[in-house]
Amino acid sequence: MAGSAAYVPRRSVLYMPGSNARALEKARSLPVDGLILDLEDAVGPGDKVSARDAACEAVRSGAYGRREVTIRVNGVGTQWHEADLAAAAAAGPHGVVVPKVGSADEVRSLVAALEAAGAPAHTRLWAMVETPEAVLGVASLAAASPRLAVLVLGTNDLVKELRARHVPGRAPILAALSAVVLAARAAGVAVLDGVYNDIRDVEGFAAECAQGRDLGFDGKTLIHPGQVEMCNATFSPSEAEVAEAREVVEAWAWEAGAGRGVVTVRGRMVENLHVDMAREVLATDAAVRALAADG
Ligand SMILES: CC(C)(COP(=O)(O)OP(=O)(O)OC[C@H]1O[C@@H](n2cnc3c(N)ncnc32)[C@H](O)[C@@H]1OP(=O)(O)O)[C@@H](O)C(=O)NCCC(=O)NCCSC(=O)C[C@H](O)C(=O)O
Ligand SMILES: [Mg+2]
Repeated sequence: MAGSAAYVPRRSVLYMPGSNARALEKARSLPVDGLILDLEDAVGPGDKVSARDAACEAVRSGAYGRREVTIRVNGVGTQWHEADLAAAAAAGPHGVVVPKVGSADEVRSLVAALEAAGAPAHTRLWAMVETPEAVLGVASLAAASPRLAVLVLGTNDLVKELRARHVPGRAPILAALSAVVLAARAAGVAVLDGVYNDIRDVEGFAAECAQGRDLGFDGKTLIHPGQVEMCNATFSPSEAEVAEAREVVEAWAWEAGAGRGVVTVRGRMVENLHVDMAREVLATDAAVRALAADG
């Protein structure tokens, strides 16, 4: 949901292999808020260079309307990283997503590399948090550069590195998820939840979307078009939330006129901060409706 700054919708951010021409084409009409054109794990070694060219061409096409378009490069230290980063910077997407970012120093050197490659100002760094080292240092990592815009959880890599398991409810990684949300909020950057791997398990996916929303994530990363609708709905204010927010704002206006600093609405205490939250729900709802009209 929105923060206090202008609302940038990132409810649903869909990965697709940069090597999959059909997916790149299809994404032009999907109601997602963002796209990650992947050059890393979803692309085999033999396709790395052609996927890089296709992803950069897709960014340059300008064919994705209101959606934020990003490129996920191969990680620091791989044979493809430097050429990926230079090509992505030149194409000028909204974000360059870097996997397995480990520390604040690494954030600063990635930003320096983007700047050296001439990336336009709108091209921000999106850092993936998916290693124990990154989670342990996430507060300083998140605050390392004003060019860092988004933290993205990589829950597959994190589970692997922890030697944990994927279980319903995600107990093994809950502490890490919360640490990353805390760091993002403290630094004023956005934060996206990881992917749900079973594209047929609608119930499990719905539960994980709701959990991510309740933990404070701005949205969730996705792997399949069939996950978009549920994700958008979960990370948008519901009708009941909007109705309640209206009631709070109206009651406050009425009671504050009578000079009160605290009131009750349906038996619940309402103070200034609750009114701020209610106004934010209404602003997000208006923004989401405008997006729906935009396609
Ligand atoms: C998971 C998939 C391989 C499934 O592919 P497929 O079996 O082909 O799906 P469907 O037949 O159901 O596809 C139906 C139509 O939808 C299009 N499609 C499918 N996926 C996408 C997509 N991601 N974006 C856009 N369009 C998509 C198909 O082309 C079909 O279209 P049509 O021909 O018109 O019917 C596949 O979904 C897939 O490749 N998903 C993305 C995988 C990916 O990018 N993985 C990397 C990121 S996940 C990760 O690693 C996160 C992190 O690092 C971590 O550690 O957790
Ligand atoms: Mg990963």
